[in-house]
Amino acid sequence: MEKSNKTEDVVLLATGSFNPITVMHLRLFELARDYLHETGKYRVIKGIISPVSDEYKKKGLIEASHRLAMANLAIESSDWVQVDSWECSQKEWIETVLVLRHHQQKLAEAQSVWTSETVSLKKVLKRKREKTYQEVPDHSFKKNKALPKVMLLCGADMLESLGTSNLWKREHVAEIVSTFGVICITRCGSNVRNFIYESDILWKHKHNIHLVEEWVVNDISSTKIRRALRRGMSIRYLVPDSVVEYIKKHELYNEDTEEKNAGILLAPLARNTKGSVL
Ligand SMILES: Nc1ncnc2c1ncn2[C@@H]1O[C@H](COP(=O)(O)OP(=O)(O)OP(=O)(O)O)[C@@H](O)[C@H]1O
Ligand SMILES: NC(=O)c1ccc[n+]([C@@H]2O[C@H](COP(=O)(O)O)[C@@H](O)[C@H]2O)c1
Ligand SMILES: [Zn+2]
Repeated sequence: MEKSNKTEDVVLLATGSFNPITVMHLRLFELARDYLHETGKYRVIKGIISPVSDEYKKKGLIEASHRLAMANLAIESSDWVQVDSWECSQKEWIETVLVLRHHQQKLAEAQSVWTSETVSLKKVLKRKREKTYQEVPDHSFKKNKALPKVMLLCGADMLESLGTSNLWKREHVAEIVSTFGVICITRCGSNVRNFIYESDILWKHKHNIHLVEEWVVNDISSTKIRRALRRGMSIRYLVPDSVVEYIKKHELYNEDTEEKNAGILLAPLARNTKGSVL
């Protein structure tokens, strides 16, 4: 692969239920980072897990406080992935594009604080230099440092959900693929390439949709973890040990919790009225 000297800093944002978080969710970040580094064009500086709020109303979705706690235990072994509670602490379910915008905005604010602190520091050093006639190299401060770009990290099923009628607004899909970009973990045999081909909006921005093949295929999902728990079967090595302990301690998943939100319309379906984005 051809490599260029200029790299763009990237923050990976994964949204979802994380009900509960599994080792596969953590793998998504590792796979995406390896892929982006391999291109030579990107440097991944951070990963963010953003659990959805209870107001999403997905069947079987347990309280965000527990989902957050488990995600926080799971990332203890990672030095670059963090958990963010902003999305799930909102009063209403919010669209993914708003979560992306929020994190992009936070990065912009952090950068402007950094820049103004740097400017003040430069002024202080300049004054000192004038007093002591010391030379301070100016290149120790980076001017106009480019803002890191937030990218949506997801699995093939989430990318394919973009085409589900009433689930996503057309303009949101357009903004996600044009402004932010998507990195999608596929499975061999998954039909994501064909899905992109069939969608005009995804096809138009295909250069901003990165598809990463997971060669070490596994079918771990939160649904299967919850099913195993309901049946009293072991989930060890499918989720981190600390998460197994947390689930046991709080007796989290059973037949009753699986019926939570049963019969209630999923928040995006309730909010959107018409139109497929394809
Ligand atoms: N085995 C997997 N391979 C690729 N992507 C995955 C896998 N498991 C989860 N993901 C991705 O992780 C993100 C969060 O998904 P989510 O919280 O729904 O997990 P899940 O395991 O799919 O749960 P559920 O079974 O409850 O739908 C989504 O983008 C989803 O596509
Ligand atoms: N219109 C939208 O922005 C939209 C629609 C459906 C799902 N989502 C998000 O996608 C994720 C899907 O999670 P699940 O796969 O667990 O249902 C959630 O974070 C949810 O908020 C966003
Ligand atoms: Zn899912």
